[in-house]
Amino acid sequence: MRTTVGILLAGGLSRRFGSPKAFAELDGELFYERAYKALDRVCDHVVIISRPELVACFSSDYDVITDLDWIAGQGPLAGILSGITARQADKYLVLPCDMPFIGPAETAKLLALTEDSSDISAVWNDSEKIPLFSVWDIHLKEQLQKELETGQLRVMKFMEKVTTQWINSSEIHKDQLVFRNVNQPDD
Ligand SMILES: Nc1nc2c(ncn2[C@@H]2O[C@H](COP(=O)(O)OP(=O)(O)OP(=O)(O)O)[C@@H](O)[C@H]2O)c(=O)[nH]1
Repeated sequence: MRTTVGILLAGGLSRRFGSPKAFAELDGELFYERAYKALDRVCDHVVIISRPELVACFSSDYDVITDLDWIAGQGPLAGILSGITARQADKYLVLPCDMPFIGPAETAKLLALTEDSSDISAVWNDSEKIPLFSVWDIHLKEQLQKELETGQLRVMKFMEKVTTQWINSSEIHKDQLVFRNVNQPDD
């Protein structure tokens, strides 16, 4: 049986948003709670990767860790490696805390469409690629570590070096707004 751990990315600075996005609210729920639910329904376990100063702000019901020391705060790729290193699984379903319209139906569909042979399975729509709503294989761990050791921190660049399966967003949800990324308070 394939085991899947959910990696909830919540370690960004949220400079454009102005306050930590994980604790922004939509329909009476915090962004991180929404993302957690979306992952929890389809994963064997979910780990939240955040910043040391925010850890105490999350409910103690959740498994919350921080980035590995040597890459702390160095971006989403650092958060993903930290999650893969901390918790054992075959596949990792990554979701950033700032995609609050993604729910369990979307995470389930992404997992169902994921090909076992792909290093990464991610979503694109007609206007852009959405690299952080994606599934990562455990075999990437060493390559990802080497990449970060060289100081290469760009997610897209890493995806171009490995076997990435691109899934059209319409196969997951017809409404492209579901894949919206909240960066500014107006979003
Ligand atoms: N664990 C971890 N997560 C990160 C890190 N940087 C960004 N993230 C997360 O990755 C996702 C995308 O982050 P961005 O929107 O690019 O960056 P941000 O810091 O949240 O926002 P800005 O400061 O406005 O760029 C969000 O869920 C962030 O919380 C990091 O260094 N570590």
